[in-house]
Amino acid sequence: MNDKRPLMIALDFQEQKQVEQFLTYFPNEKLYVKVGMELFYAEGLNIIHYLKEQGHNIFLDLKLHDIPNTVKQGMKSLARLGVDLVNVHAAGGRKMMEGAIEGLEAGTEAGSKRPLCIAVTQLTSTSEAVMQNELLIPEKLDDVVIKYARLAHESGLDGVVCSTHEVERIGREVSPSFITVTPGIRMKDDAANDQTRIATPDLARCLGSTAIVVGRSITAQADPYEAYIRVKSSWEGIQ
Ligand SMILES: O=C(O)c1cc(=O)[nH]c(=O)n1[C@@H]1O[C@H](COP(=O)(O)O)[C@@H](O)[C@H]1O
Repeated sequence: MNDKRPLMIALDFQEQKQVEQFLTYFPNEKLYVKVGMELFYAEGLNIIHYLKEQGHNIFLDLKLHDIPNTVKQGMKSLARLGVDLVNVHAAGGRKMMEGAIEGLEAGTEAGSKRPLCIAVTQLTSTSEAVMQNELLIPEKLDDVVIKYARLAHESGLDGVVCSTHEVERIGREVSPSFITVTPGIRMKDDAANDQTRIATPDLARCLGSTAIVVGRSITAQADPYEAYIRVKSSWEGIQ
């Protein structure tokens, strides 16, 4: 990651017009933005080209999860977009994750760097009770996250998406250089909404997250720039 510990803003909007309006609050900032399924399914490749033209770094969050060959070929197509970061679900298994890397390498132009690829371990909206009772995984949640992270590491991925609460163990038990991207970030008084494993930016820094992903605590605020500065200050330890 060129910015060592990025603050990634989740552009969870329905259309490009809303993105353009949001970005008017940041006239002089080169941001690290995340495009997820809401925006990508609505706007497609145009939104990626637009954000690249503006000079922003892009995490294209489509969470691929399919048979190994489909993910490999899908990643080959995504590599051509020139985004910085993509992801898969670790639950797809070793062969699928290896396929993701093969696809990214095959689709990246000679001489260019392939996009980084990270695996979602357990969604930050998932609680241990839901994982055990609905996904029928009868283990402790952080043990599952560690096992998935180890599998992602062995499969050649660059890191994982996890909650801040699992970051320290991943550094100790998987690899200190494995990237940990942590969503579920809230300022102290913000509503959790659908997230369950949450933390403040300050705690994410203290626990060692490589990057935080922040959506509604910035995008749904009356003054997004002011909210961004508050989140950034907390993340960078400038109180
Ligand atoms: O892969 C992700 O980005 C992701 C994984 C995860 O476990 N939890 C999670 O919230 N996310 C994404 O991070 C963003 C969080 O948004 P807010 O809850 O509004 O901050 C959303 O765009 C989610 O899709």
